[in-house]
Amino acid sequence: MQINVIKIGGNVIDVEEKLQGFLKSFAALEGPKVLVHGGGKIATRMAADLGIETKMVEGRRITDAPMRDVVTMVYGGLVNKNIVARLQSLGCNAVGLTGADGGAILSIKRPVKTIDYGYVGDIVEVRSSWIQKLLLDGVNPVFAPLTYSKEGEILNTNADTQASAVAKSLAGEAEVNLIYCFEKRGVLLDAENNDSVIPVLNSEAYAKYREQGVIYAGMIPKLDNAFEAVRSGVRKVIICEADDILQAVRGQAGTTIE
Ligand SMILES: Nc1ncnc2c1ncn2[C@@H]1O[C@H](COP(=O)(O)OP(=O)(O)O)[C@@H](O)[C@H]1O
Ligand SMILES: CC(=O)N[C@@H](CCC(=O)OP(=O)(O)O)C(=O)O
Repeated sequence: MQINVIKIGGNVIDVEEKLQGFLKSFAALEGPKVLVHGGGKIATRMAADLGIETKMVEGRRITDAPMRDVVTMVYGGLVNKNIVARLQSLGCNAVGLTGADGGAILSIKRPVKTIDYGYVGDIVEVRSSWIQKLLLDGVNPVFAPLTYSKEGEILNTNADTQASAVAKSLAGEAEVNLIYCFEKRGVLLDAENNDSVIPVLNSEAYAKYREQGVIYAGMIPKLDNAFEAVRSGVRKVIICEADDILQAVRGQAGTTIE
């Protein structure tokens, strides 16, 4: 079995036409597929509307109890159900889940070292056998970036990390492609120039570009997750623009991670 695990980021979800373009191309992708979505931008806005300030440390949200309630509502409710309804109307049989549903993704609350991240989960185990069963039934799981702990907490988990964990867990049994979709055409030599896509990126070049400041901010944790997936047996890892999935799986768009 070949499985595509796709991650879509908050900058695309936030823009109506971009989201629709992405969902059309996701729906058109043949074969079993899993979607993991983010939505950080929307959570930040909703929190601000409620008078709750957002604090990020190294790209991770400090999730105290009020923020946990916001992300649960925004990721598990608003964003997830909106995506599922649209996929259904595009003829794609999607089921919206958090990592707590079906015990799909177990995590532990991140231990407090110098920083207390609050209700943030580090993934311990993915119940890939259940995800595979859904896929065999023709159902496409759509995961919100939320996981659960043995203690019964709902925990906020970075969507890039969750997509990588899901892809790695399925890689034991199937040929898995992991595709990170965002608003740019791939990893770029100049982040402001969409015509500067780096077609193939290996870890040596990554280290060099990072040092030179060519790759920075949110692209660093994304690429760390991407290389980790490659090392763990995921067959192909690609970073591409949201509506380029079909070309990207054929190697005709985006950046392939080696
Ligand atoms: N070399 C690069 N090529 C493309 N984007 C880059 C690069 N370096 C940094 N970035 C930044 O990384 C961002 C993507 O990371 P992030 O915002 O976390 O994505 P998402 O929310 O979609 O997961 C881009 O919007 C861009 O600003
Ligand atoms: C722990 C943590 O930081 N979780 C992320 C989950 C959402 C996410 O990853 O969304 P994007 O992909 O749109 O950035 C957050 O709350 O921002």
